[in-house]
Amino acid sequence: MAPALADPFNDSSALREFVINQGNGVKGLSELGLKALPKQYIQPLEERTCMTNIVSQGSIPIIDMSNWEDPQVAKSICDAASKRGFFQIINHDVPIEVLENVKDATYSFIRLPAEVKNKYSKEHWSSNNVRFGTSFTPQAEKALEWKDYLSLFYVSEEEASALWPSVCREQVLDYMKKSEVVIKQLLQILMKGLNVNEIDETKESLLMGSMRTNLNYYPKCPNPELTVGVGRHSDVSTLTILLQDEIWGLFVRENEGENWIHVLPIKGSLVINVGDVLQILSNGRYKCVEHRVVANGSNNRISVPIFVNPRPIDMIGPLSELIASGEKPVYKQVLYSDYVKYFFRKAHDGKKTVGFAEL
Ligand SMILES: COc1cc(/C=C/C(=O)SCCNC(=O)CCNC(=O)[C@H](O)C(C)(C)COP(=O)(O)OP(=O)(O)OC[C@H]2O[C@@H](n3cnc4c(N)ncnc43)[C@H](O)[C@@H]2OP(=O)(O)O)ccc1O
Ligand SMILES: O=C(O)CCC(=O)C(=O)O
Ligand SMILES: [Fe+2]
Repeated sequence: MAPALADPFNDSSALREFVINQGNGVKGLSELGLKALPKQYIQPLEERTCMTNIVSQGSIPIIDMSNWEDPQVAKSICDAASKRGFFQIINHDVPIEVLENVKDATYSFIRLPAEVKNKYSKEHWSSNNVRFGTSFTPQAEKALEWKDYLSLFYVSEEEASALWPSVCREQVLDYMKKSEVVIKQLLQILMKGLNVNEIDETKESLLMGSMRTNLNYYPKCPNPELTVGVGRHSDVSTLTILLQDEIWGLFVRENEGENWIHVLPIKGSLVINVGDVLQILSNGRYKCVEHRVVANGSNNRISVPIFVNPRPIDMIGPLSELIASGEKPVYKQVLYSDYVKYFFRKAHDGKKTVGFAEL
């Protein structure tokens, strides 16, 4: 009898060597045409998406930004941020070509040979400002996640020219730059909703002093029901602006319950979500909400979030205006970079990161 073929990745170190050390990522695994998901990606039952917990008719609010100064639009945005934590915007000022270009550029980067992408990995690149990686934090995770990504922290045009991969640099810079207008509109509305009517330079820097753009790639997966694209988490940003392609995959927790709402892909729209920082600054008024991405057995998927953040050196805590008006603080002041390091050093565990700042 012929010996059974050994599972090429039965040995965990062989899988890590191929996926992480050689930079093949889950794209490389997907292209091997494996019949079954390697065991290292099998998530515990409670982390897999149970389709019975999907709200079939549910959706997050869709807000038309063409009259963004209209008080009704402002009300919809503040309501969505305080009740749902997620909404989509249409008729915003970011041109459709800019969005299409950044999606194409994501594929241009992802299709580079593994050894070229691997130059940008944590092990091979001198700075954390550019990072090619896979899963979320593989050194801390019991089960890996089915995602590869490139993460680009913006410092300056000069640094981007010197350090960012040339196949996607201009498109990502353009996407970030063109999104700034809508980011400022949203922050102005959200601050007004807290009776903070003036955004001076210091406040602007606290709300949006740094930005990080990720290019996420979720290739077709064998046994998608056993794993996740991204596990349950909330973002450690002020706001996240997310561009998704036409492939479904993003789910948002409904009202802190057991049910999940699917975020319908709408061409030209942007998904907006409140991050942990805005929940903390607003003393809990605006809600960051758990979300996750399922793996897909039929299609590859990409998404391009811009994380709008304070600067690493900023202290974050409830805004002084809220405390001066008599609110009892729910959060203490913490250094933003300590907060982010805490997030990156543990596996995705839902909304628990905000606990780091709770009083
Ligand atoms: C990847 O999958 C994800 C990502 C996300 C992301 C959601 C967000 O909200 S991103 C926005 C985060 N905010 C910022 O980046 C802005 C502020 N930046 C900083 O404070 C710092 O640049 C820093 C990120 C804290 C890094 O500072 P540094 O002094 O260089 O600290 P280190 O000790 O070197 O790094 C700490 C720890 O984090 C890991 N790490 C750093 N950058 C990244 C990155 N881009 N992606 C993944 N991990 C990163 C680093 O390796 C260190 O870990 P060790 O284990 O090596 O100690 C949401 C969902 C996802 O699935
Ligand atoms: O891919 C998506 O739709 C969402 C990804 C996400 O939540 C993240 O990168 O923080
Ligand atoms: Fe996220």
